[in-house]
Amino acid sequence: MASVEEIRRHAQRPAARGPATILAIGTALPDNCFPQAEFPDFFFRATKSEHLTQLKEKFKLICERTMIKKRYMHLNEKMIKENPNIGASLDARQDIANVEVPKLGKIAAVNAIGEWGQPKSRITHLVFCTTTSLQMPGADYQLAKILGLEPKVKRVMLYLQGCFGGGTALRLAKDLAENNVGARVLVVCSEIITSTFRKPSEIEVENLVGQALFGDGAAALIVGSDPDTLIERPLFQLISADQMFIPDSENAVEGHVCEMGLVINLAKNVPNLIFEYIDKCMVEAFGPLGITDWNSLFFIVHPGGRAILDQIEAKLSLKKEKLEVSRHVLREYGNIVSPCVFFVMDEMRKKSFNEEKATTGEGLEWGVLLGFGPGLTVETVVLRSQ
Ligand SMILES: CC(=O)CC(=O)SCCNC(=O)CCNC(=O)[C@H](O)C(C)(C)COP(=O)(O)OP(=O)(O)OC[C@H]1O[C@@H](n2cnc3c(N)ncnc32)[C@H](O)[C@@H]1OP(=O)(O)O
Repeated sequence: MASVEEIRRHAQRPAARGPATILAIGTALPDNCFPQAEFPDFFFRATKSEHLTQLKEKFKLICERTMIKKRYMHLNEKMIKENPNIGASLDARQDIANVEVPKLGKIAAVNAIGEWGQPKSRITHLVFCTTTSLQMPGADYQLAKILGLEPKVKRVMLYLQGCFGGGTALRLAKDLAENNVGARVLVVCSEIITSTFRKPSEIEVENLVGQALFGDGAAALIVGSDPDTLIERPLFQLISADQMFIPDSENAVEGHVCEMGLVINLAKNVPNLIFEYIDKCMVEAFGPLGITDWNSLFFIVHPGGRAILDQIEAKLSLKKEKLEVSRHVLREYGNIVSPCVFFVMDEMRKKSFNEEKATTGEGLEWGVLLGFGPGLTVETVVLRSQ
């Protein structure tokens, strides 16, 4: 009989040599696009709330202040007309999300695998993250099936992480890639925010902020260590990944799955809480590298809302251009929850390429990915651009 050590040696891969590296990025959006300027009319008309004129004026103001230009959503007016109860039925909205979340994730995954250029049979692990589809087997299984991944692909499903989920998925992919030689991890974050859609109400004004911010989208990455540079193109190395929660802030971003859907409460002080703690996260992440000049870094920041980006910029004394890519993603897509940071990453490497910068991170070597969400939780990933 083989010894335990021999079985372990056979069953468990040894650690890789180099740091985990992002080897490809793919994104996907639903076809249906809402210009933000037209969204208040759509929202109040579709929910038969036109009589709430003052509330609509407030919603218009919030929409304007977001600085969002447009958002993509699977839900459209025709679907609401055909199913007028949609904003009140969790069943109807979960039925949509459970199908559309893996479907949109698949498009992003196909785009990432296409860029990577390797057969999908080389994918050893799948990390799937969603806040908006809840089912068993989960969206990880659905995706593995529709994408045609190997049945033995090792899956991890991350549910209900909210907007920091992209950072969490990346942290997990880093550990998987670095501890299993030859591993290629497919990370997919996909959100169809239909379950948060519900009627405006004068006694629940904070709901309006979410209705003005959130959009649908999916992103996928291939992560692996020790890339073969003859056939793989490294984009960003993952040097370290940390998570922390801001003490006593669990009421700031809350989500509850209940009969009226996924109800997300956003407190007014979210931007201020992030303002108070962001430098602590940065000092902890970059202390070991001896980096203290934040303007020497590139920034891939979750654009949770315009005020959050304003507060980070102020607290870290960043030059205007540092958060421009995050602001661009907020303007073009809104807050698309877990994949949002990867839209920023994708935009950054494309912009760097188009502007003929020396690296994928605006010509700089070091950068940071920051994700925020319920907890308040902050994910801080130190990146080295290639
Ligand atoms: C889901 C996840 O897991 C992770 C996430 O990303 S969660 C999303 C995190 N994002 C946020 O929390 C939003 C951050 N906030 C913002 O970006 C901005 O405050 C905003 C765009 C919403 C508004 O911009 P602003 O410059 O603050 O405009 P301001 O004029 O002060 O506010 C407009 C109105 O909205 C109200 N408002 C703003 N935030 C509010 C909130 N969280 N709840 C209720 N009302 C709010 C204000 O009180 C104001 O109404 P009154 O004039 O009646 O007082």
